[in-house]
Amino acid sequence: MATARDIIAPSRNTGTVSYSLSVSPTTTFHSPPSKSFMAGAIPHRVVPKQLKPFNTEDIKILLLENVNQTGRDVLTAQGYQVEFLKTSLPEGQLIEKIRDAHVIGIRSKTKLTDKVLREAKNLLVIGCFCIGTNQVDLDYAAKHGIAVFNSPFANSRSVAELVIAEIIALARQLGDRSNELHRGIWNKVSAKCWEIRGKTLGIVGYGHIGSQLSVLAEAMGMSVIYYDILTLMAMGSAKQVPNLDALLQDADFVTLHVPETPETKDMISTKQFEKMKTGSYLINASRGTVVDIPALIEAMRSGKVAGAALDVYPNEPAANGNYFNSQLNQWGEELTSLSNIILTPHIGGSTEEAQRAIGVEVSDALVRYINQGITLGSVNLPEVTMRSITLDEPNHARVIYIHRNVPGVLRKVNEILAEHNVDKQISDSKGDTAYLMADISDVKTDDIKKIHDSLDSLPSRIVTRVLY
Ligand SMILES: NC(=O)c1ccc[n+]([C@@H]2O[C@H](COP(=O)([O-])OP(=O)(O)OC[C@H]3O[C@@H](n4cnc5c(N)ncnc54)[C@H](O)[C@@H]3O)[C@@H](O)[C@H]2O)c1
Ligand SMILES: O=C(O)CC[C@@H](O)C(=O)O
Repeated sequence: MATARDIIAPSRNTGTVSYSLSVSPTTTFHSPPSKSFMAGAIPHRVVPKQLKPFNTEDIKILLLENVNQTGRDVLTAQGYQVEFLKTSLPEGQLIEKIRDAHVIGIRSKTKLTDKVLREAKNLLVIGCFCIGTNQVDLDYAAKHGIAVFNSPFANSRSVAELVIAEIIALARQLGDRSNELHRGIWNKVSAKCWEIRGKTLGIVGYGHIGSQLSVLAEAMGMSVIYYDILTLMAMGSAKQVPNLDALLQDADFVTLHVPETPETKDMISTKQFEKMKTGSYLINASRGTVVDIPALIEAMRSGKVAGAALDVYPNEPAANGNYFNSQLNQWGEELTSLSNIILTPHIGGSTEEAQRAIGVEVSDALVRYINQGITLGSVNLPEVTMRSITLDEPNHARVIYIHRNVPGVLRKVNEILAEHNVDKQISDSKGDTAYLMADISDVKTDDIKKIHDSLDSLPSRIVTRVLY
């Protein structure tokens, strides 16, 4: 028989399922990453109660792409079932595996398209253990009540440092000299090798990475100009330029730090190479679609571009191995045959520091969402938080109602909640999707089920969860 500590949890396709809450394998509350978050959300010395939507061992998590051990530790400490794979999965296998999962954790390679997500009937939340979220159909996810979290800046410094290394390496043709010596060839040259002091760095996209890079580049004596669609405060003595052409004509080094969007596709192509200074350099550690690679090959062959560093490609392999060839990208062999081009396998954010920090940050966000419904930091749902239900508030329940953003829903929800004491309630919307959270006191098991079923039967419903 159900007890007052039972949980009513949603099943996306079958409606209500009841789970008995066993003693949690851990009583530890995972602290959110920053103190300021804790200070805002939890009053001093009040112990938050750990809400659970399921028996913790019922939560199935699929982690792909070698998510860092720190992240796995946070999730397994909660008692969730965690399946861990080192690689991404091809679409067919992904669809098979995602059917069971309540949570999926990925990095940049796993494509969560609408076709894949349509099969993910139990999926509550997606964790992107990286910055980019272009690999996920965010709109489909939001419309189906699937929250998406990422780590917006934990690897920014790592990318900025890699780019600094590449600027010097290109200016000094380090890759070529090193490759030659590996083949036994001594080739001591200074022609067309430069200091970077006094040169101009043009940063396209002055966000987390671009602005970090700006500071590092100035510290090494470079002048920095940047172009961004937003007007942004300059770091140090950097100067914003009004458009991309202005940047291209003045920069000795052009480095790209924009997201993958329809506007940034082939942002650097033949016309842009023509505008660049003869003998300048291009660096792309953003996304592979931003540079038209055949146009780059042409610009390098003609001598317009003296060197390039690419960390990202339109098609990237799902796993490590001998895959970077013309079958993957048709220009593969032409690219690898060029001089003074540094090709790296999407390692901009691949440092121990970044991956450890990302592991903790994203896993903490997943735990907060699963256990408490908090959407702070979500990239596709409205950000909603409320102070935690505490241990001295027994028989409280948290109602989460993700619904279509249409008129009249709050009236209906409040009619359902009206018989109860709503301690606190918050609602927000983003596009077509709205998120309501309400804490109710003095509820009994029957009440919880009734509330859940009533909300779940409203036509506006996307997902209903009641956490207790
Ligand atoms: N190589 C790697 O391993 C690696 C690691 C982290 C991030 N990235 C990539 O780098 C990108 C940038 O990361 P970030 O953290 O600095 O992102 P960010 O969101 O902080 O900054 C991106 C900036 O680009 C600007 N922008 C957007 N569209 C633009 C356009 N059409 N023209 C000019 N500016 C435009 C934005 O206004 C913003 O200021 C990410 O989207 C991700 O794809 C790659
Ligand atoms: O670790 C990855 O796979 C992605 C790294 C980077 O492109 C990001 O978006 O953070």
